[in-house]
Amino acid sequence: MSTTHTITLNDGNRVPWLAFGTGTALYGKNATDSVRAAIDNGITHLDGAQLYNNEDTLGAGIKASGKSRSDLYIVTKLNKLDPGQTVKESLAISLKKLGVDYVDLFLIHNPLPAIKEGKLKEWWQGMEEAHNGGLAKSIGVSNFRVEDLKEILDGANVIPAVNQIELHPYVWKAAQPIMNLGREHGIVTASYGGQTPLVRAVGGPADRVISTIRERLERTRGKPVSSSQVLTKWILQKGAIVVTTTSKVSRIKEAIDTENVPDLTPEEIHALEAAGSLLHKRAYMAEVFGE
Ligand SMILES: NC(=O)C1=CN([C@@H]2O[C@H](COP(=O)(O)OP(=O)(O)OC[C@H]3O[C@@H](n4cnc5c(N)ncnc54)[C@H](OP(=O)(O)O)[C@@H]3O)[C@@H](O)[C@H]2O)C=CC1
Ligand SMILES: O=CCc1c[nH]c2ccccc12
Repeated sequence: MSTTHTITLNDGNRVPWLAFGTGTALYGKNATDSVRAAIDNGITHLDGAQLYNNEDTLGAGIKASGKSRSDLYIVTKLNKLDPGQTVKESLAISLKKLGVDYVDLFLIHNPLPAIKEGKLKEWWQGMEEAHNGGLAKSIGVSNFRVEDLKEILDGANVIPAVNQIELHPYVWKAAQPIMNLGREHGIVTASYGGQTPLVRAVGGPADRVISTIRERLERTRGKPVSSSQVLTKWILQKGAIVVTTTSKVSRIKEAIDTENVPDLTPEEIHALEAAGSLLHKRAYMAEVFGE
């Protein structure tokens, strides 16, 4: 069983809604077996990054899967530039490690390294050059705040296609300004850290709401629905890409199966967001968001 639903970007390219991440649990580790298992079990979208220090083993997992390049959606992210290095040169090194001649999506991982050098606009121009040169089918950003996005939109020839940010009920309120600005420009949100209420903030105010929604969905579906699927479905109903990861094949299957879970009602969505707004908990990138 593979994912079927796709999300269309502002450049017309289509993205499988569910990505398998190679940061966090696989950060700095050999990702080959995990990536191979993800692909074997129906994942076609792989989320990598230069920072994760495992693009080579991500590439090995892709190769081991035997899938043709056009059946996969591969993402990597720019970490930093060496003195005098261009974005295109940096991406070329990633492509070599990944064993591919283009990525589907290339993101600036974090605005801070460029801001520290006063070069955010310049980095975005470099991203545009990589895109125009055919090294990346789509380009975007990650962990961009309102001020960062506004800065690159001013003078951009290519509007970012994606902003990858942390998204779950405990950052929902804080994410509104950047998601609203993104929506005005057709920028799709990609979410990471979506399971935070279940794994990093257990006992929080959303627990009871998640549990009530899970029970209702399970009754409606007549088949098991997990709390994890409730959170994933909520993200999906927000129109966002879901980037997750797991060491367990059962959770890969469960994540893919979220496509078959009935929709949350508007009242359930409101209840989840209202409960989420009672606690602010960010799991990643405090250095950017300062909360
Ligand atoms: N752009 C950025 O700055 C960032 C990007 N990312 C990307 O997103 C990916 C996913 O991020 P991550 O925060 O890990 O995603 P999630 O919030 O989806 O968490 C996934 C983790 O939660 C565990 N888990 C999932 N469901 C449950 C459950 N029901 N009970 C207990 N544990 C559970 C999994 O462990 P198990 O193995 O046991 O299933 C896994 O380690 C990263 O690998 C990376 O690619 C992440 C952070 C920052
Ligand atoms: O892309 C994710 C970057 C990140 C931020 N914090 C951590 C912690 C562990 C692995 C990756 C990351």
